[in-house]
Amino acid sequence: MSKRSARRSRVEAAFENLRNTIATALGAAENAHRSVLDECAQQEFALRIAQLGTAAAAREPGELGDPADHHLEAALDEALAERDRIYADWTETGPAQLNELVAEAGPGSAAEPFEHWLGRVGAGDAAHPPQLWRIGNAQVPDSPRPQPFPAAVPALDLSHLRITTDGVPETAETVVQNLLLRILGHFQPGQVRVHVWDVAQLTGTLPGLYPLAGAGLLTAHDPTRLDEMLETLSDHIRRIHASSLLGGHTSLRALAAENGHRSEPWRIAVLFGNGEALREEQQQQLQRIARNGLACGIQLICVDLSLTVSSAIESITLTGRNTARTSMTGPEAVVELDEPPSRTEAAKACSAIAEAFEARRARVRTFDDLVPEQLWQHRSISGLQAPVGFEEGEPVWVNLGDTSPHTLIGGPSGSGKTNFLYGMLGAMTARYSPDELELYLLDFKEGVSFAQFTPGRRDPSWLPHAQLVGVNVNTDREFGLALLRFLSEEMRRRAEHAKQHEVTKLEELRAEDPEGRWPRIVAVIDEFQYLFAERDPVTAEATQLLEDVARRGRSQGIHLVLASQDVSGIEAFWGKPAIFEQFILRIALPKARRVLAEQNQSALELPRWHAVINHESGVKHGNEIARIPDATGKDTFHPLQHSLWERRPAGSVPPRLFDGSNLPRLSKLADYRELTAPTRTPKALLGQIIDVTGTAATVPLGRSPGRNLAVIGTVQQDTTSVLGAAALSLAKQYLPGTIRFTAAGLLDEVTGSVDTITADLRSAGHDVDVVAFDDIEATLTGIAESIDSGGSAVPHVLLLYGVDAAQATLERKDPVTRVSALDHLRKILKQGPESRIHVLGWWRSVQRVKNTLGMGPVDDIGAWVAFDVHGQELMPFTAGQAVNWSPRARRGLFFDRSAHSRPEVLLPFDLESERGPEVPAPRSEQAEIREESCD
Ligand SMILES: Nc1ncnc2c1ncn2[C@@H]1O[C@H](COP(=O)(O)OP(=O)(O)OP(=O)(O)O)[C@@H](O)[C@H]1O
Repeated sequence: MSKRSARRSRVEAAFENLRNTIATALGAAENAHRSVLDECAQQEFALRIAQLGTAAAAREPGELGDPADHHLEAALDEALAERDRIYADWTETGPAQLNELVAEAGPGSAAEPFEHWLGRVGAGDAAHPPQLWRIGNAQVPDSPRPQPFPAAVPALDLSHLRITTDGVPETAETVVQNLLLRILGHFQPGQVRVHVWDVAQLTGTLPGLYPLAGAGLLTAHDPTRLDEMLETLSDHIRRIHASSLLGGHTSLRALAAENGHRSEPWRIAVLFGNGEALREEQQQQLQRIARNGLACGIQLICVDLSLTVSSAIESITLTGRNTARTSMTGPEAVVELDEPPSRTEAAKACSAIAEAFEARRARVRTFDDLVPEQLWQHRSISGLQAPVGFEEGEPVWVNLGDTSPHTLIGGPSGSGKTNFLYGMLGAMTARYSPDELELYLLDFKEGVSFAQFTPGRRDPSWLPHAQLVGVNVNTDREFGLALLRFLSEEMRRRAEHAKQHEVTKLEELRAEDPEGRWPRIVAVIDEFQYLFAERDPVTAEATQLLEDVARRGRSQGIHLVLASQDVSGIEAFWGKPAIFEQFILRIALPKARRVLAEQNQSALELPRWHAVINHESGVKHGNEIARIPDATGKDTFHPLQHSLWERRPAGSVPPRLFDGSNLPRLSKLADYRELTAPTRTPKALLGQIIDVTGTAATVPLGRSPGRNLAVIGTVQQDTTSVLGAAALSLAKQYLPGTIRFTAAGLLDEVTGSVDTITADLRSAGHDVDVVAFDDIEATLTGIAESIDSGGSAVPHVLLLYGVDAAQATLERKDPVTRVSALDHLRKILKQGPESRIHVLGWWRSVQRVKNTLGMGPVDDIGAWVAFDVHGQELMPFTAGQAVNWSPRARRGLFFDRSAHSRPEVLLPFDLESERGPEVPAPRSEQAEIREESCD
């Protein structure tokens, strides 16, 4: 082949190659192009399927294109596979879970079929209401395997409801009626009130519910008077905010969950509109109610009425005669609404509710109705709430807490104050355990009112919450003072603890110190005006303390309950409006004066056994009228006390009883029981001072000047009691042989007392020299001389009964030495204590003590107890300090120069009964008598 032809064939081959390569590339491009077109067509269908919805596309593929188009087929297959994957979890577990959830959140009538409960009156717990209420069965028709599940909506204070009809208002009525029947049937009649307004109809809306109207449970509002209904609802909101929610709770629901009861009924307002807008101001008021109503238990159900609020709202959109979509289930789920019960059945059920409500309202409520079924279920963290009476069969509650810390109760004698207190205390002690509530109870009038809360001879039970019971304290105003002092001190202690936890209030302290025991304290003072009866230092201090406790008690959980037949006469009180203002809760019994605000005359018109309960400082709009059950009749309070007593915590001790009409027993006194021998610091117990713990009045008898005691007064029973108690208590602190007693009866009439004490001391193993009148000079001379020779080897106590009776004898001077026994006595008084010799003597008047002391200093008598002696007479013995004291029967005034800044009142011991037969319980005699008369 020529060179030329060879080149040509190479060129041709190259071209051939090029052609082949181009053809291959073009083929590949065409293939790629075709595949992109296919992909594109499928994606196009996928988009349209997504727009139409997978289920709709599967049902009607023709809507999207040629059903035979394989692109459409592929897109549909992919969409269905994707849907199956997405629904897999739901299909597997969703409906079952929802069934469970609705059964749990919607117990009883909230979700069960009507036939299970309709016609029965509900008793559901209003403090823990259902969260969901069933409306029908839903399913998602477009899901791979549609399964029914319950559709339910929240109601009451959880959410409002908006219903939009599809031009079939009857279905809306059915939905609303079913829902209301479920709610009304769940709770005690009266717990839910319904308001209905229908723009189009005067009557006829919700006909099945009409039987409720007669009982006042349903109010049908005139179509032209929407304003009235909105105003009524707004009033409720205002009132609830100003009362129940003042304590810091954000909603009635939260308050009820904490208190365990609901004091306000729910109010459901159903508004049937016609799709048109309301007037601007009506719309705004409706929005306001929607915003604030739920917290106050007011729910709106708006049908074809626009409502836009930020608070919780669910919606139901009706889509046909019996179907709907709801915001709860989402737009994919179709709800088949529950078939309503027949109109007759609905009306019958509502009649039953109305009748039960009327019966509840009319029934006579008793003390037992104040007591909850389960005892001690409440916590007092934010306050104390208890029913005290009934209005139309429904309980009326009192609230002691931050907003109304203290109570003032007024009513003339016999109007039922004590009975009211019993009812209130019963309702509280039944709800709160002794770890949540402590009681301090004081009655200034004569009688035994609170004594039954302490153990008695025939009945050993006591009220486990009671720490202190004071009865017959009318003459012992100091006991009221002692209580206030105690409360003030307790307040300080609580504030101190709170500070350590860097908080200020008891409520916060309890949160910070959950293990601590911080009960609320209720201090009741019946006939408290006695405490302020005189213009004296007691009133002055009581006023000051009361002001302190009234002002600061609120944050430390200390609540005062003051009752009086006449508050108007309490000058100290009215002069200090700051005190009075703290008593926000006012309770007025029939004909009470000045307890409520001046213009509020409601107490004057009250029938017997009723009370005005007012949590707003007595202003009229705060009035609640309650009938008060009998709490003091036979077998009312006592069975409750017994149950509470049986549940008392381990280690619970009976309350201390202070009974002004009985004297204390030395042997019962803790301070006496605790004395042991030997002791380094002997002290003589003289009587009992007036305080909340029942402390002994004691005089330490150490080796220092002035450690002698003068008992001054003419009443032998009292003075010998003091000397006797002193001797017995000293005897208990020494082993036999380590103390000496010398007892001299210088008056004929004391022989018996001297003999008794001598016998008691001797039977305890002690040495006692009994000195007769004629031997007193020699005895005193001997003792005085012993001082010069080093004093007594063991403590030596001289019990001198009626020193002044021997004045003339004692003054007689020895013809040789010119020294009298009186000089010796003075020497013993002056120098004896350092040598362990102490004089415990009785003089019949202040002057006679002075006669004994002569020109010597009164300091040699370091301690004294005076009976039937006026205060001003005692001034020389208090370093010139004025003593405000008028003698009272069976009360003395006690002063120990080394310990006191001013004298204090002393109750002598009842030593005589001490030697009588043993009586086990402290309850007062009168309580026993009353108990017996009740039997
Ligand atoms: N709600 C009531 N229902 C039935 N009886 C009552 C009621 N309240 C009080 N009583 C009875 O009336 C009488 C007087 O009641 P109470 O002692 O409580 O009145 P008071 O105002 O405390 O009177 P006083 O100041 O004279 O003690 C008692 O016999 C009591 O049982």
